[in-house]
Amino acid sequence: MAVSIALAGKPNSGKSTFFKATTLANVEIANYPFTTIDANHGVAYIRTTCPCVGLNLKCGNCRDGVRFVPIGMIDVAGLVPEAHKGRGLGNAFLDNLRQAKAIIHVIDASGGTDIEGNPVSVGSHDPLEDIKFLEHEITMWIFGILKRNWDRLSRKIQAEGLKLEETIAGQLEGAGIRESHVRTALAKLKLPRDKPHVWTDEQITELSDMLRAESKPLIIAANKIDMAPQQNIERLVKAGAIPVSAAAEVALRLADKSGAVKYIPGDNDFIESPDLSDAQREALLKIRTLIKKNNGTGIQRCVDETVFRLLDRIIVYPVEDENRFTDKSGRILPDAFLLKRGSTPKDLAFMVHTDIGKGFLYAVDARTRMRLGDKYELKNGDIIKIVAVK
Ligand SMILES: Nc1nc2c(ncn2[C@@H]2O[C@H](COP(=O)(O)OP(=O)(O)OP(=O)(O)O)[C@@H](O)[C@H]2O)c(=O)[nH]1
Repeated sequence: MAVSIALAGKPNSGKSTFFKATTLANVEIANYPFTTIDANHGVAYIRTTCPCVGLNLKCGNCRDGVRFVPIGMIDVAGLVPEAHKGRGLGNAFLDNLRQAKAIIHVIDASGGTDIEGNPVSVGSHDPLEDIKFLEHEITMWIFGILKRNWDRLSRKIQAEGLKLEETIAGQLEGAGIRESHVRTALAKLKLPRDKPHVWTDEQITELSDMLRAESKPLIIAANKIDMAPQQNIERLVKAGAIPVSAAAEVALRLADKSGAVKYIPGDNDFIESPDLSDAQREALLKIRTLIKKNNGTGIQRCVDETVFRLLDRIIVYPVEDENRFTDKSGRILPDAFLLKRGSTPKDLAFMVHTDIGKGFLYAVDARTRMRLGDKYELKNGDIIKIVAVK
């Protein structure tokens, strides 16, 4: 999978429900801490307008012109404060972070669970307290790895002239931190580069925090808005959170699957089937009111914002026949690839296949039939024909 996102948060915040909403996989959902014992891996989808719409084609790979492009979703074990010290299921959680490019932090906006995830009466816990603790846990985890060999490493850097960035990145490789992250973080901090052995714990914590922010960008999903006090939602939105009802999204996706409604994930409305019971209609009315007010359940928005905004990815469609926008067997716009903004046609060629990357000659913009220069920066929605030696 090109990109994987981790769902994190304290127990009972609704991660498993969120996971089910994005993947419709069957995970256990229950109202007590640690329902999720092991990490769940699934496939979720980002939403975009299918390029077949603008071309007046029917590609067969989208739903009414809405295209869904797969990404990996990791539902990680419940996390409690001080998990980095090995309490609770902390280490299992932290291991999973390695695989993720970004994090969706699911918090219980209703305030109906305490800081450790135990159910309490709605509104009695302040969900804003939950925001900081996850960042702190990840920072302290990075700090722990860095500190483990710091004395030896910092002396080596000074005595043997090891490169600072390279050495720190090497130590944190297992956390998914690369040299480019270290370079950016160090540039922002005023640490005495030539004397890493005198850096204080406070300074190393600051560096760890910067590395966390660089390598694991995070958005906050304020879940359970269907039962949250309005003032909680407002305060959380002010703090940058996206209001979400994972339960509403699960209900809509299941109803769509069963044919009770037609619902396209990310929409702020749905079409009811004519033969529903009164009870079903009533339940759906509640959901409709909620998603009208909030412009959707928020689930799709979280996934899309993580990939497009946080990770700055674009979607590009490779084709073999630039006149008909098809692959060899005539399928229209069969594939969608996620790439980092700034990628070139050659990067795309390597993603399609190593051999195509190695044999890359040039690329053609299928819309304009123009040959693209080697340095061309791919744009979101580009349809590209790659010409390579056989
Ligand atoms: N009202 C409401 N309840 C929700 C929503 N999402 C989850 N819940 C409920 O919150 C409880 C916990 O949900 P889970 O998805 O199991 O939470 P979790 O974070 O995965 O919990 P652990 O597995 O213990 O880490 C369950 O009773 C869910 O039904 C929501 O959007 N609205």
